[in-house]
Amino acid sequence: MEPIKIAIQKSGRLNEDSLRILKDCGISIDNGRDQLKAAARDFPMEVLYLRNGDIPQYLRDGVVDIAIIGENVLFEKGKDIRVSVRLGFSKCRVSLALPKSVDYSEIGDLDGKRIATSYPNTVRHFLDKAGISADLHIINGSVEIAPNIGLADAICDIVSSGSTLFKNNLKEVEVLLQSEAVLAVSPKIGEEQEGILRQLQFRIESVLRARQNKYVLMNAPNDRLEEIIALLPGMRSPTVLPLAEEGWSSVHTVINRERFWEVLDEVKKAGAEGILVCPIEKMVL
Ligand SMILES: Nc1ncnc2c1ncn2[C@@H]1O[C@H](COP(=O)(O)OP(=O)(O)OP(=O)(O)O)[C@@H](O)[C@H]1O
Ligand SMILES: O=P(O)(O)OC[C@H]1O[C@H](OP(=O)(O)OP(=O)(O)O)[C@H](O)[C@@H]1O
Ligand SMILES: [Mg+2]
Repeated sequence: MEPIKIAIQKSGRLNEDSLRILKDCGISIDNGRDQLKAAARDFPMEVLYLRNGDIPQYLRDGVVDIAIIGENVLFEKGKDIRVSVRLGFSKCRVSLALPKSVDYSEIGDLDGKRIATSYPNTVRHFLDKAGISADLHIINGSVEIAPNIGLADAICDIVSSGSTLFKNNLKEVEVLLQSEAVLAVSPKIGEEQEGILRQLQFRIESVLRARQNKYVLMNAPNDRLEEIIALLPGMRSPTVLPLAEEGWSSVHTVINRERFWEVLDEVKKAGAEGILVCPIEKMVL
């Protein structure tokens, strides 16, 4: 069987997390510092280490079957390309920003302005929808410096913490899109490779679900058991086992990271004690 070919960013912000998610799926690959291509151990997969910005074209041409890529790049250069799973890392947004000293109240304020960006299609799409025309200057890096050197009136680039904007005296005025890393699929993927993709997707979803949840064990007095169980979510329902000491039970359950601290506070107030929290490696529904 031909292995599935996956593109991973050669170096940069996506590289490490991309290799980590594959590793968590039980797929180990040598890191790509000195090589452009590697075979996975224990899974029918070949990895090509590529520039993020080149990946949409490789997917389109069928040079690779799948890729881990930022959604922002797909929106810019690969709108025809299907996403199979959102991966939950490298979260950022693509935004328009202006010098802090410039007043801004609505999108019309950008009419006729010079905008520096590495995302011309994304900006054009946004401005066209608003019926605005602007003069785009396409630059590949250090976009945030453009207004300070007189190259542009505004910029459009990736924002995450906002510290790059802050350092350059810029303010974010419009969010064009939210982005995270995704698993994207070539329109030319073959049938056998679709089968491998389904296996991979199943593993990725189990890993992502596990990352999203914690396994929690606690001791509960039997006379408050009902109240404690009512507070707890679980995959089906919590597990209750008797302790060696009379009148007490051990309660086990799975709690979503987002609700985790809130639930712990509530069960503690209801009399639970000796609470243990463990990471989950894989979670299959
Ligand atoms: N500050 C950030 N915080 C979170 N995610 C980010 C940030 N900057 C970029 N990203 C995401 O990571 C992806 C890769 O960014 P990175 O800067 O490593 O690559 P690049 O220089 O754009 O691409 P290439 O691999 O083509 O050189 C971006 O497309 C975006 O999805
Ligand atoms: O809001 P922040 O947390 O400051 O992140 C945003 C910055 O991060 C990215 O640059 P990166 O560091 O990847 O450098 P690059 O321009 O060389 O890609 C992006 O292009 C912004 O400049
Ligand atoms: Mg970057």
